[in-house]
Amino acid sequence: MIESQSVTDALRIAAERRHNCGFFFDFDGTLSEIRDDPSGVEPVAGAVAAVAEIAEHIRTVAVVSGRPVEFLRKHFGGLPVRLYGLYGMESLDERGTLWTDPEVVPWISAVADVAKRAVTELDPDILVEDKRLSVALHYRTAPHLRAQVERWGGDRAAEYGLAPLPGRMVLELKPPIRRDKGGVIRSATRDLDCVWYFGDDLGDLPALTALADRAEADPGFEVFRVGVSNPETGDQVAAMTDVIVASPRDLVPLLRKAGQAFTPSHT
Ligand SMILES: O=P(O)(O)OC[C@H]1O[C@H](O[C@H]2O[C@H](CO)[C@@H](O)[C@H](O)[C@H]2O)[C@H](O)[C@@H](O)[C@@H]1O
Repeated sequence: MIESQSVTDALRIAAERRHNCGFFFDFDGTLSEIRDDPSGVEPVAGAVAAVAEIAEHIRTVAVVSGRPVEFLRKHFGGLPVRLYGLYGMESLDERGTLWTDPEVVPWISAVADVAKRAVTELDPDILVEDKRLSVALHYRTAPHLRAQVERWGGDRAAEYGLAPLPGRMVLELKPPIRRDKGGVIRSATRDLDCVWYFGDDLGDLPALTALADRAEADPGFEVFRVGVSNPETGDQVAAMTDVIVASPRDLVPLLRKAGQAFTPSHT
């Protein structure tokens, strides 16, 4: 458990402002350990319970992920937690209303085509994750194939008009619409005056940037950013966070502490 004055101070402020505070979580590499096979990934032990406890006491809790909402719902469905999937191309609010950005619909057939071609044209060691509104080309188990993924992905992006999005040992191809975690954070935090963000990956940078911009423009806005350490994203994420935890497992004690700090007997 990280013990630092900045965490203690930020928790105290969040507890004071809990009725106007939001906690936003990335999923892979933050609430779950990185695994070779994305389909078998589960949140780390204790993470969902800790998130649920926090959600009982503060205004907004959300998971903001590159995963589809359908995947996130398996773990967080039924909790008062908003789910933003596919970098904000779809979302599920606390009442269970599913929204898909209508701008992505015309791109579904292009994504399906690219996903099908990826399976036949790329080396079989590259794992193709078809997420319907985007496709992820994973080279985690075959890092030497990164150049092939980047070349093929770049060519298909140009051919179909899709946008390439690099991540941890993965290249995603998605519709070229203006949706990313930064846009999610800008709109979901508009009415909040206290926000915590937890992330580990390149896809989290727009969210961290949006929060830095808001903090600069609004001195009354309290932001606290927690990074999860990894050897793959260099120092870009670390440079934009206030504290770093060593792994998703090490995040759980901090989340439990937050849950305790928010319970009324504590505040
Ligand atoms: O925004 P996130 O919740 O972090 O999702 C980003 C991508 O995460 C997944 O890929 C990553 O995790 C996999 C499972 O541990 C790992 O095998 C892969 O190398 C990582 O890049 C997911 O599969 C993608 O669809 C998400 O976009």
